[in-house]
Amino acid sequence: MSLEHFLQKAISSWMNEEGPDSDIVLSSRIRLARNFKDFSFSTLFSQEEAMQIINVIKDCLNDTDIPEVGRLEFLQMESLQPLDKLVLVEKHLISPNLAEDSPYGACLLSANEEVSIMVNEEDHLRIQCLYSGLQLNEALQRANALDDFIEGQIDYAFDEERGYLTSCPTNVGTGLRASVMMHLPGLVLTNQINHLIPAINQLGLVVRGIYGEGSEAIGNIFQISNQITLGKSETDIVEDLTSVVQQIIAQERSAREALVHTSDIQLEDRVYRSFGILQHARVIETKEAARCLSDVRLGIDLGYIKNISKGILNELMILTQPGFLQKYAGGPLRPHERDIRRAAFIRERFDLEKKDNSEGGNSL
Ligand SMILES: Nc1ncnc2c1ncn2[C@@H]1O[C@H](COP(=O)(O)OP(=O)(O)OP(=O)(O)O)[C@@H](O)[C@H]1O
Repeated sequence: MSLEHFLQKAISSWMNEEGPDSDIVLSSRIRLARNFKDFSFSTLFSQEEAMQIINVIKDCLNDTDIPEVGRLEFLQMESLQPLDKLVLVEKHLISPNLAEDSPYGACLLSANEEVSIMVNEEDHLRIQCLYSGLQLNEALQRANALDDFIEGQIDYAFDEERGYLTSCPTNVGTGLRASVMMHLPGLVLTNQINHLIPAINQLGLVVRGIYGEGSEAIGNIFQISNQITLGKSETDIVEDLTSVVQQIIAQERSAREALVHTSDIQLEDRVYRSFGILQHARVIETKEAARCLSDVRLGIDLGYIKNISKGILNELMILTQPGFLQKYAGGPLRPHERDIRRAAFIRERFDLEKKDNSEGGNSL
């Protein structure tokens, strides 16, 4: 494995749409925040301590076959080009914070990209496990296995009463954030989302955009996660979130049914207009591309559009982000140049899909 392995393809195995309810829940994520005992937190540590942390975790995990995880590839942020880091952010493998503001940061990634450990971000370790669809329990199991493996060799900062100690008090206790990425066009188009978000917040959950804290919910994709990490067990946090997510799935399904029932032709028209834009536009911005991809995804889910795989939408969602576009172009592009490249890229990708389908005897 090398850095190129992670930069070459846009989609990771957890984006394969094979998990339960993956028409609405795109992915499930568990992340655990952990810190080493006897070291200052990342906000205060010296360069020397930061390097020691990197060496300790490298010795523990690099070139090791970890149960339920396999081998991890070690990447140090300072040796990566800015564009490479941006691509890893766009693939959700590292956070924008690690890429931009963590001078002594590093990460360890599994070949299938379902496991990523960020080192020296807000906490010494951020262990992340990703799964397709609604599989928070499975993600928790894997994260726990990895956590136990590390804890068998390294002493964590832990307090009998308070649990795991973290750099930000909001993570103290379990250090767990469980989250799902949901595609909710039905709730957006029926304006129900504006009532739903405050209700979700009241349940102690947070709604964020596609790239986490501070990011926008483009393409009708919302990230929902737990706010509270203290006073509840890991299993309870995951069960509570799963049950709220199941209710949101049911509401999204009935919103879609209501839309089909009340405005079938308008909805079909919207879907096909967006499909047309994606196949023919010459200039397209990220937000418009994301909106059209969302409409086409809905069109596939509702059966308006056939013979097109949703995999291509996930792929395009990532491929059309600024980092990937520039990586493929071989260097920096101005915003307008990116919009032209993005449009060309999407057209080419749909042409390829059409060609594949016609060779297979289908037509779009
Ligand atoms: N369910 C998910 N599927 C895919 N990626 C996710 C999911 N949840 C979060 N992410 C990604 O993880 C990264 C970090 O997200 P976010 O900032 O919300 O959480 P965090 O860093 O774990 O929490 P904190 O706010 O406590 O630092 C973002 O890049 C986001 O895209």
